[in-house]
Amino acid sequence: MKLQLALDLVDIPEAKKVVQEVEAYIDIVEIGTPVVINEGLRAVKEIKEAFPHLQVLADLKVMDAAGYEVMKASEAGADIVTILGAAEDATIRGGVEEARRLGKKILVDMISVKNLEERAKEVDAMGVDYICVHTGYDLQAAGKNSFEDFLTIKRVVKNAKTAVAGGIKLASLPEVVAAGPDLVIVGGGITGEADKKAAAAQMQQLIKGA
Ligand SMILES: O=C(CO)[C@H](O)[C@H](O)COP(=O)(O)O
Repeated sequence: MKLQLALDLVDIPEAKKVVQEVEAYIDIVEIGTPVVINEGLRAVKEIKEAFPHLQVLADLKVMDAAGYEVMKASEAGADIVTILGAAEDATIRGGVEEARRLGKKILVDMISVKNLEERAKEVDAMGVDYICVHTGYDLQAAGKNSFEDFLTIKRVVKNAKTAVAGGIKLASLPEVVAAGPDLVIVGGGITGEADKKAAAAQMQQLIKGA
């Protein structure tokens, strides 16, 4: 089980500072969608250059032209690129093909997918590396989380690794870990803490002890 730190509300210097604090406890750094919007793929490039030992995920949430966008993120140094599960099959297949060519990985984000079980099976058959359930900020604000959705994909996904994201905090982590994801994605549960290092260390302990 791996821990991914999601960076959403930072600029590049702040991102570097946070990663420096917690790098010993995480496996993957996510350059979040808002960071890419604000800073471009330069954020991916600078973080990969500064922390080459960590995997970097570019959270582009690709919806079309995945071959091209996976190529551009890969050129910037991304190891993993996200594509939306709601995208066309041709888009997901194009992204997977490009990722294979470049030795990169695809994480499919199932945010807003209504027919989760059926779509997860379809996406799983397309050769993606990770399938991730994700409660976005707008539904987190309405009190939702990803736990039930995770149990659904855990049951039906046979090939890809499974991942879970959306509002995971130290208090909710034991329940998440017990459900057995391959990847746990945490943003505010680390970046929103006064002592980020302690939060990441405790999370790593729970994850690696599982
Ligand atoms: O992709 C995202 C938002 O669209 C976030 O990176 C993801 O939800 C993890 O952050 P948090 O733990 O703060 O919810």
